[in-house]
Amino acid sequence: MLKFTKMQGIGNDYIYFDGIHQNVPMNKTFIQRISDRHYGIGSDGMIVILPSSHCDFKMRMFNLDGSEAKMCGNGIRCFSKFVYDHHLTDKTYLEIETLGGIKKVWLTLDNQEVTMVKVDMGKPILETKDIPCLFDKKTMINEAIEINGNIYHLTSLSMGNPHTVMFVDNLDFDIKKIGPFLEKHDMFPESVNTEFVQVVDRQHLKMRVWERGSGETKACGTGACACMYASYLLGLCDRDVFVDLLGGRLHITYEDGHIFMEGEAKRIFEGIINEEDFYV
Ligand SMILES: N[C@H](CCC[C@H](N)C(=O)O)C(=O)O
Repeated sequence: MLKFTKMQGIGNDYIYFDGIHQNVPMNKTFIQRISDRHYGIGSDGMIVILPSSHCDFKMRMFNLDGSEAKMCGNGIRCFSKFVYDHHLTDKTYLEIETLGGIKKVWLTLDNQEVTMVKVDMGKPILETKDIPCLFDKKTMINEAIEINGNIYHLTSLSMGNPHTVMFVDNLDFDIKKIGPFLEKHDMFPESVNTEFVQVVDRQHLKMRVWERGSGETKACGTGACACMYASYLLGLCDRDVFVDLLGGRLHITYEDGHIFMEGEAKRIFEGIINEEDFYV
């Protein structure tokens, strides 16, 4: 039997397992089945809490298609709430090991309950070779790219995971017509998360996201950071903005070369599953 907690960060929902005290399967079959919204628990994917040799904890994150990502912004906020709520720590400052590097996290408590979490998301990575993005220039900043007969202006960067950002006048369109194409495009050898951002004013962005391995989600923390930095690079916003996503709002700031993200983290329900039920 496996205990789990379903949690969400502004609607970006994952299934969280304590992988310190139980042996959590991390294979595609299991992840796809438990993430399925009809045949499983239902989520955007799975996140596992693990011990770390040099940090407080280690986070591993998997999209609903079973692919593993190096970093997850909404996920690390809920991860941090999980470890506090489950008494795996009593610290309100944590360092979390991720495949995208060590992330510093600050918890805000209200009546001993974690409500908000701030994360140092690190430095945005612009070099195309490091995103990775196959492109004939060192960076891809507002470059005109032809896709399926249409020209899109893309700004690509990594926040530990790959993102490409497109500016739009309004967000009311079918992103399924563009997201999957970019997700599979040869230009992104490790695929890509695609964000569509509308600049409301210099302190306010609105966005939608087509996530690598999960499709459109209600929110993407690393994606919100990518949108903020792309907008800042193009002189379209200040260093301190609010980003509104389908599932809620994030506070994103750019200080000393690092991007900081602050937002809520919420538990939805706890449960126990019989692992065997998800292999049939
Ligand atoms: N939803 C996550 C991002 C998941 C990224 C994942 N789709 C990938 O990079 O493969 C977030 O809040 O940052």
